[in-house]
Order: sequence, then structure tokens, then C-alpha cells
Amino acid sequence: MMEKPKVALIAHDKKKIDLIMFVKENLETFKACELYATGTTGKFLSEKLKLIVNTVHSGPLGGDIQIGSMLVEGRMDFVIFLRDPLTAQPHEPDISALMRVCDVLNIPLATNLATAEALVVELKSILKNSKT
Ligand SMILES: O=C(CO)COP(=O)(O)O
Repeated sequence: MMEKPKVALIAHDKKKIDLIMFVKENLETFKACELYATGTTGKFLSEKLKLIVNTVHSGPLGGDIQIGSMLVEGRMDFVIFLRDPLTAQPHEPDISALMRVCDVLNIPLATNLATAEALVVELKSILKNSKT
């Protein structure tokens, strides 16, 4: 059987509830994945949904860069990053770096719920095929 897909889940503060709801709606799919998250997002996911999540530092303290480095090392397959486009972030350069690395390495990156839905369809298909 194929390894579990490795998925990074990240949300800015005003998008955290959206991410929790989205993951809750697709709980079985995400439970079948190996999950990673930035600090506060990961804490939320494990507290609210009892998910096992590997966390790195909080985004503003370098967490985005840590996820980026995992991408560079080939240790991440998908990124769902619900960004808040209406609030200035002190660590904008780190956010840009993470998204840039996704583009450099051709890693699927969803930055809004509509695209995140599409990634879930892909994840379901991968998980289904890994069983056969
Ligand atoms: O700021 C973030 C991503 O840029 C997210 O960090 P937290 O999950 O620690 O809130």
C-alpha cells in the first residue's frame, strides 16, 4: 500500500473556523492522511477535531518557512493554506516564500475553500486507488 498522502493545513486567524469546518466535513479523508500544520492551526485542529497533527512553529514565528523546508525536502504532497487576503501579516515574506516553493516544485496549493474542495476530490481518488 502507498504511503499516506502528506498534507499541510494552515489558516490565518480569520480563516481558522473555515478550515476547522472544512476539515470536519471531510474528516474521514483527512484522517487517512498524514497531517502537518503550523502551530496555532494544528492546536485548533487537534483540540476541536481530535486529529493527530504534526505541528511546527506558529506561522509568524517561522512555521511557514518550516513547512516550506519540508516541501523542499520532498516531505509534503499537498498544501491547504487558507490565507486572509484582507489583513496585513507581519510575516508576509515567509508566506510568499512558502507559496513560491509550491510553485517551484509544482506542489498542489489551495489558498481558498473552492480549491481546497478540488484537492479533497484528488485526495479521495488517491486514497481509493491506494486500497486497490
Ligand atoms: O500565520 C500563519 C500562516 O502564515 C498560521 O500560523 P498559525 O497556525 O500558528 O496561526
